[in-house]
Amino acid sequence: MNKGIAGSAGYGVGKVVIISDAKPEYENRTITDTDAEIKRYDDAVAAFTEKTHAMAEAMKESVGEHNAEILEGHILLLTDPGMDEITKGAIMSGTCAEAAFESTCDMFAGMFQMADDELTRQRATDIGDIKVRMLKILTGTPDMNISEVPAGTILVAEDLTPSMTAGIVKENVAGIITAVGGKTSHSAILARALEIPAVLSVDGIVDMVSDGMTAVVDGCDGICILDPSQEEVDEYQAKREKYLSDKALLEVYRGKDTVTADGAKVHLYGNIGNPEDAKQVAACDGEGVGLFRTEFLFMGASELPSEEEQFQAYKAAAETMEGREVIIRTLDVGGDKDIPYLGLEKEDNPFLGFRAVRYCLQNKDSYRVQLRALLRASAFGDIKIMVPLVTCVDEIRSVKALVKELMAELDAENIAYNKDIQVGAMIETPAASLIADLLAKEADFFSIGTNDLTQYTMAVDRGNAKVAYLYSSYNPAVLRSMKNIIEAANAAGIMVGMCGEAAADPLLIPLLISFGLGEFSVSATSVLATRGTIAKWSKAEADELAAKALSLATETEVAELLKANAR
Ligand SMILES: C=C(OP(=O)(O)O)C(=O)O
Repeated sequence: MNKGIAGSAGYGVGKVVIISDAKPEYENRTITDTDAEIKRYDDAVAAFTEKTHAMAEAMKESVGEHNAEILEGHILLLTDPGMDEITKGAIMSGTCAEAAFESTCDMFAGMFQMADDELTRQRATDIGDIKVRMLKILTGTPDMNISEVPAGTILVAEDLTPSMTAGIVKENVAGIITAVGGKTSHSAILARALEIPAVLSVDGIVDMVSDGMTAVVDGCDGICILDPSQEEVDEYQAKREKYLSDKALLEVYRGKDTVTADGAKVHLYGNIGNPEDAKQVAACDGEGVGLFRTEFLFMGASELPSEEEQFQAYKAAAETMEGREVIIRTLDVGGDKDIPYLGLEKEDNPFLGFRAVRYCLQNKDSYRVQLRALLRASAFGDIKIMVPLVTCVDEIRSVKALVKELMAELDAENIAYNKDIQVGAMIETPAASLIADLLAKEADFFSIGTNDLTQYTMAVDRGNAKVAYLYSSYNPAVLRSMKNIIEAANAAGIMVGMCGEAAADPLLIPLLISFGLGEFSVSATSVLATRGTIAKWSKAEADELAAKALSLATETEVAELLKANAR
């Protein structure tokens, strides 16, 4: 069994076909007729552009317009004035088009590779793809055709480039395994769009397999099994069938409103960690973003992201959601989330220490940068600002005052933003829960962070296995806390959502309906399943179950009751 990154969910069993898109050989000649060589290069760029447009057009149907844009992006990269100028400069000094272009690509790829964020590093893979395709055009080498692989193929490659993916006939490909690539790599995005199970970053995979070998791809757990036993094949075939039939059943909920069995509408959003994830939320039919964990932007960098970098990221998420709500949480640093360049001191009790809004309000210069970026991005969609780890009214007042100050600043600079932008509180501490009625007068909305609410309510470190038996949102204390928060928000007439894991728990959903939760924010892949569970409960049925659950004294009793009533 080999472990990699779960790039695209699902299970596949099939026969390996190794894909290697090698760079064509060419002779590095010295050029005397440089004008003719430049024309040859320009003709190759034109041919590349035409071919790529055609591939993107063909891909639109299989992977959707958004994802097909990845290939269109290759044209932009190739025709970038910098790239063009450097290549032509080398040709003018007598280097042949192939060598000139290859060295330009290597230089750009090297630069992108050094970036701290995965999105920019991804460009190095894109440049590699462009390089091989352009060299093939320049040398007259035919394109590799993976559209002809037989049904039941497991594609194995060092990396699956966007142009290779364009040729995939999805009915024939049972799975994909690559040696490189992460969750947000283009190969992962395209595999998900094609709904082909994929495991990425399996070190040395190409050398471990041979054509025709049987392989299992488990894209849910990020595992692949080479030369599996008959038992393993049967096990994974069964998993595959169950996965596909469950998925097919959920498809009836796609494009539908999220409503309870008696027709009450709630919002169903997705959680994201970067702007790219928003595309997955949209593709999975999420109705908005209920939690953008911005700390990932900070964690993936080597210094504080600038206002412009943050603005671009927030704007991209807002634009992807096309006017639907995008709730962006300000930096939730500390606790288990370390950002080395911030130089936070080691604390004995980091979860109870200098973190989240506490840190931000004492580091106003960097908080101002984030809030300004959020305000500017609010001109491009329905962005809402969410403040993490609120424990007292002062904190939400201070953030609102800061936002007001920044609005005046932007007014003076004539920069557009949403003047009615909402500032909400993440409710994840017992203190916030106990004063939910007071906070509801100050915050424009609530979102319950049950991951932390459970940890703080039960005084149990969410990462400590020894006390994990206490870490459950079925505990009567946590249930009462959730009910209190939701009721306080509803009494004050503000929206109340939930963005912790509990929002997607099918056993808990009836209780949340009964308490009056207005918005569920879950991982993109849980959207349809959550909509399906919500549709199975009427308010009256949910109330009956909630009354029973709230009368119970222990977590075990609650868990048993909820399991016995699962739908
Ligand atoms: C969603 C939450 O935040 P985190 O990013 O800490 O999981 C939560 O605490 O429920």
